[in-house]
Formats: sequence, structure tokens, C-alpha cells
Amino acid sequence: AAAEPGDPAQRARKPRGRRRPDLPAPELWTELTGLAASSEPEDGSEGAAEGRAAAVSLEEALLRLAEFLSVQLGAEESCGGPADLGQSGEVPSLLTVTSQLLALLAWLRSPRGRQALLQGTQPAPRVRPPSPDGSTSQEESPSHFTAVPGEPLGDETQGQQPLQLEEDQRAWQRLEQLILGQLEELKQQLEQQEEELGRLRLGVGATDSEKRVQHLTLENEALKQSLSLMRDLLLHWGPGPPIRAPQEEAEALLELQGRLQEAQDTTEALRAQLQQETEQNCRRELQQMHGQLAGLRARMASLRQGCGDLRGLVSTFTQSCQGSLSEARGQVSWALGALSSGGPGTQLPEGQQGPPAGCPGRLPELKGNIRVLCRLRPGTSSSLVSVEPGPGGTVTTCYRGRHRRFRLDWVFPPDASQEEHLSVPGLQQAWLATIPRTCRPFLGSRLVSQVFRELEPAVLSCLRGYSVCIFTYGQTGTGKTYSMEGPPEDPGIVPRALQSLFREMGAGRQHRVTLSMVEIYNEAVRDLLAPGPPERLAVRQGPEGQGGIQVAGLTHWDVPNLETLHQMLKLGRSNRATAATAMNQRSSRSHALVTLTLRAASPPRAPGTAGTLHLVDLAGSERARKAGAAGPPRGDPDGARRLREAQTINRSLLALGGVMAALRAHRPHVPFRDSQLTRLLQPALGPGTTAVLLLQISTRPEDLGETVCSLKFADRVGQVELGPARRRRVPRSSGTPSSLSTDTPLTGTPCTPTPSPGSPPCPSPDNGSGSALAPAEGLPL
Ligand SMILES: Nc1ncnc2c1ncn2[C@@H]1O[C@H](COP(=O)(O)OP(=O)(O)OP(=O)(O)O)[C@@H](O)[C@H]1O
Repeated sequence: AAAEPGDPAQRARKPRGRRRPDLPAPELWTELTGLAASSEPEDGSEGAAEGRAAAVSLEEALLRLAEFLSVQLGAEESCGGPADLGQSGEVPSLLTVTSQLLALLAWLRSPRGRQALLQGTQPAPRVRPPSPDGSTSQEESPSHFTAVPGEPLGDETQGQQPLQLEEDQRAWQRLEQLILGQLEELKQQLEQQEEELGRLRLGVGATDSEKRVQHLTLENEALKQSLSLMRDLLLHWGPGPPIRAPQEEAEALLELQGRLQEAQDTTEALRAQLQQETEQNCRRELQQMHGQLAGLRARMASLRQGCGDLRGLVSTFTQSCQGSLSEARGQVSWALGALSSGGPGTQLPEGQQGPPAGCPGRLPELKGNIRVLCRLRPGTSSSLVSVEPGPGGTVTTCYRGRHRRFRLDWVFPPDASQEEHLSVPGLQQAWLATIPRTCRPFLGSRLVSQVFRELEPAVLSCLRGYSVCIFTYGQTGTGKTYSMEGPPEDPGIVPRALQSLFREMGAGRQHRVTLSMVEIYNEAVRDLLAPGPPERLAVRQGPEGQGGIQVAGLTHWDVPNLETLHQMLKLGRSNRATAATAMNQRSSRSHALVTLTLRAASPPRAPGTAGTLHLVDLAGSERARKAGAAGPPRGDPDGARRLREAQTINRSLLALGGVMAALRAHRPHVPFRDSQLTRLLQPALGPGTTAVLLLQISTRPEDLGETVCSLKFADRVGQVELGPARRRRVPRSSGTPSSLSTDTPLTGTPCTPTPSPGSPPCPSPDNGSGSALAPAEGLPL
């Protein structure tokens, strides 16, 4: 509308690139042509005047309308008009078509239009239906419909005018209805186009719209990318698939059920396969384990064998160490003794740089030699008897002009105490107290005189299952009983040994201690702890295969504590036969044997140990004449009894000498059966046992002969080899482990001996019908 209608450039520019207004459809044009041909103007002048005016105004109106529509179309193009908004490019512009139709209708209804139609002046060939691309030319302008004014109608048709008019009238009515219908349709389309045009005009303009479209496009692209990104994020991190419709849910559920079934089938198959593989692996591993177990068993057997070998080596090494230690002690003591005897700064004489021969050392210990200790009784000293005290000490005698030198394992001087004696003149007691107890034995007899200390290790070895026998030998009145029993103020070996044992066992002791005590009086074995009066017990050989001997009726007592033990020993000593002789006011007229058995508790199903301690106080050898037993006055029953006692004592001691000689010489036959003493001592002198002889001698000149005899006896005993000490193991089910044991079960009831001598202990022990002296040879050690 803003364009200049008369501008030719504008006029030529308008249709550019855009289809021109549409023309009526061919059918419509044909209909219009037919109508025009059958109609004639009623008033020629008036029609001519109108035709001129209509021709001018219509042409201009059409041109202006065409320009307006062109401008409108251009505007539509620039703002992306209806074609860009989704309308097809073939759809003609409604405004154009409508305007043309309106103009055409107005012209046709005019007289000139009707005349033109009747005269056929319409350039039909030049009016063409709109091309597919909508383009048109100036030839289509309605101006070409301009009629020729003043041209008359034909005469032949004037008679037929009423019919023709009615016919034309009906045709015009049909045409009018047709056109009105199409017009109505076009109006609706026009309204829609106008609405769209109005919407477009509401915008900020074509340029802004484009920018906005670009902006919206970019924004749309950004939103699409953002949406895609959000979708990906939702797929990865979202709560899950969106909620779907029930149908979809049902389908998805079915699909999921199918998948689940497949997964279950797969799982089942995998499980079966896994189980099969597991079974195969287990079988394979089991076979490997069996192989490893067999290898371990073989290795264990090998280790057991190696362990046994190692035990043997350790045992040998221990014995070797003990021997070396004992040898070192002997050397130190000997050196100290030699230095002390020579005074300060005295050099050891040539040839005495080493320990004396016979010093207790490793070899005798390994051989199991009977150790011989010699103790001199205090009394009148004589130059005929000289001693070198200490370990490996010597006793030199001069009897009937013949000098004899006896070397013993340990020589205790007359002033030796029962245990130890720290009586060195000039030495402060405080200084002595600083000497470690373990080092005191190395100081020798000059500093420490001891009897029991030398015996204590052997005594304590009973707790570990060893069999130890300590027996005294010597002339009557030389102090055998004193050394074994001792006075209450200075107890001897037996009470100290028992005290040491119980102290070693402690309060929660793991050992069962049993006690038996017998005496051999005039070759009669009597139970010193029997409940009733002492009776003579029968000694016989044990059953075949078990060896040993049996003492019928011998009782064994469980000893709960040390006090009870002392009371029982006191009771037994009181029951022992003693008598006053010329040599001893209280001379022992019998051999006394105290046997203490210590059975160690052991783990379940493990063999226990049974150690035995034999404490033997032999009756003194005596010469009947010196003892006053010889030549008793006629009718003196005591003298005859003493004589008989002396005879039996000497006989038994002679038998003991014979046994020692046989043992020393390794004779196949050892005459243990020559006396009751040797029979009862057989278990204590068997292989693997430890035996210690405490020789008591007198230094008096009148006793010199007896002293020499005792030293000779001790010399023979010292050469007896009993073999390395061995522990005795007993099965748990076995009875009393003692070598002097009853053949009946023990009651286990502790004894409470009565204080009065001779009265039977109470309660009564379980007296067996016989007792067995288990032979050491038969032990599995
Ligand atoms: N080392 C000693 N110290 C002090 N007195 C001792 C010592 N040795 C022995 N006696 C005393 O000598 C006496 C005799 O001792 P004991 O009875 O012990 O001799 P024995 O060898 O047992 O005699 P027997 O063989 O006749 O029984 C006792 O009075 C005892 O006190």
C-alpha cells in the first residue's frame, strides 16, 4: 500500500520471484465466456457511459490492486509468509485470487462486461489459467477485457431474447452460486491469511523476526544439546526408565520375565558347572592333601628318629658336661689345697701341676663307678694315718710297716660337718657370705667341708626317676649311724636328704612318696614299720620273667609330708636292734634299709618316672674280741648274742665284698644270694643305678687294721662300674614304682605313727601277701 502505484520499476519488480495472482479455474472461465456470449446489454448508451467509466476505473483498480497485492506478497516473502509457515508453494495467494475474482465479477455484472462477453471480445486465448508456478504477465490484466464501445448486437438473436434471458438468468444464477461458494471458501482462506498476516505484523519486523528465528534456532539447538546431555545423564545417573504406560509396562514386564527366566536358567547352568568344577577341585586338592599328609608322616617319622638321636646326644652331652664340671672342681680344689698346704706363694711341686689320678672326672661318671666318700671319725689322731682331704683325697696308712695310699672320691676330715663348714681361721664370716654358693665347692675342704652337699645332687636325681643308693660301711663305732642319722642338732644324711627332697618337690608336689624300712638282724629281715611286732619276713625269688625277689609282708607307707616322714623314721629307728658293746654304747646290731620311692605324675597316657632312694646304714664290722663279743663269760646271754650278731654282720659284709668283687670283675655270676643283705641290695646295685659308699674310718692306732681293711673294701667298691645312670619309667597303670614294693595295691592312706617306740602305726597300712624287689636289670631304661 505504501508503494507508488505508478512507479513502473516498482510495478515490474513486484512479481519477481513470486507467483502472480491466480486466475479463475478454466471451467469457471469457460462458464463466464459462455455467459458473456449469451448476454447483451439492455441499454447501449448508458452501458457505453458505464463501460468507459468502468473500463477506466476497473483497469486502474485492478492495477492498484495488483500492486498492492504484489507489495503484500513481497512482505509475505520477506517475513516468511504463509508459504514459509508450512503452506504449500502451489497454494495461490488468496488475496490475489479474491481481488481478481471480485474485479471480474464486478466487470461481468456491469453492462460493458456483459456486452463484452456477448461480443466475444474477451481475448480468450490470451487468458490462461494460472501456471503451476503462479507466474503471470501483463497480458492477463483485466484491462484486456475492455469492450469496444458502440458495437451493435446481431439481429437474429433478438427474437429469442426472452428465452435466452431466462436461460442466461439461470446460468448467471448457477454461476453466481458457484462463485459465491468459491468466494465463501476463499473468504475463509482469506481470513486465515489475514490472521496469519496479523500475527506476523504483531512482531517487531522482518529483520527482528529473522534474528529472533535465528536466535530461537540457536536456542533450540542449545536446548536440543542440553536435552541430549540431560538424557545421557539420566541414562547414567537417573532413577531409571521413565514411567511407561500400563501396556508398555506389561510388555516390559513380560520381557523382563523372559530375561529373568533366561538369567535363572543361565544361573542354574553356571551353578551346576560351578559345583562340578568345585567338586573336581576339591577332589584334586584332597588328593594333594593326601600326598602331603603321606609326606608329612614320613617326615614326622624321620624327625622322630632324629629326635631320638638328638636325645641321645643331649644325654651324652649332659653327662659329658657334668663330668667336665666335676673334673674342673677337682682340679680347682686340688690346686687350692696344694697352695694352702704350701703356704702363700708356694709353687706347686713338679708333677702335681695337674689333678691327681683318680680325681672324679668324666670317665668314671660315664662308666657309673660307685663313688666312695671317706669320712674320718673325730678322735685321737695318729701319725700312722694321714689324709689329704677334699675331692680325690687320699688316706695314707702305715700298718705293720707297710705304707698304703688309698685314693677316694672325696675325703672328709674329722672336723667336717654334716652339711658344710665355713670355719676358716682369719676369714671374716661376712666375706665368706659374699662367696656364691655355687662357687663354694670349688674352694675345697679348706674352706668348705661338707658331706651332704656332695651327696645332694645324687639324692635329688631320684625326683627325675633315677635310682640312688647311699650306704655306709666301716668299723663299728666310727660314726656310720652318726653320718646317716645324726643328732637332732646336727642331722645326718637321711633327714637332710628327705628335707631336700620335699623342699625340691615344693608345696604342690607332683610326686607320690612311699616309704618302707627294714632291718636285717642275724640274717632275718624285719619290717621296722610293721603295725605289729616286728616279724621275720620271708625273702624269695620273684616270678620268672620279672626277676628280683619278694619280701612277704613288707609294708609301704604313703608319706604326705616331711613331718610324718620324720616321725616314721624315728619310729623305725626305735624299732631297730641296738645294743651296747665295748666299741659303741649304742651299737647297731643290724643293717637298716630305708627305701623311699618317688613316683612322678605324668601327662595322660604318658609313662611316669619312679625314682628310688635307698639309704642303707650297715652294721659295723667288728672283731669279736675287740667288741667284747668274743669269749663272753659262760652263761652271759648278751655276750653270746653279740658274738652271734658280729658273726652274722661280718658274714653279710663279707658277702657284700664278694658281690663287689664280682661286679668289679664283671663276672657273669654275682653272688647276691649269699646273704640277705646282698639280696636286698641287689636292686640298688643293678645296672644304671647310682651308688655312693660313705666309708667311715677311725684314725686311732688301735683301729688301724680295721681301717686298712675298710679302705681295701672301699677301694674295691670304687672300681665297680654300674654303667651310666638311667631313669626308670613305669606305665601309668603299674602299681608301686619302688624297687621295694608290695605286690598289692597301696591304700594311699597316710600314716600317723604313734610316738611310742614299738607301737604299730595307725591306721593300718595295706599289708600285701608278698613284696617284690623289682630288678633293675628288667627295667626298660
Ligand atoms: N663326726 C662325728 N662327730 C661327733 N661325734 C661322732 C662323729 N662320728 C661318730 N660320733 C660319735 O661316735 C659314737 C658312735 O657313733 P655311731 O653309733 O654312729 O657309730 P656306728 O658306726 O654307727 O657304730 P655301730 O656300727 O656300732 O652302730 C656316737 O656316740 C657318735 O656320737
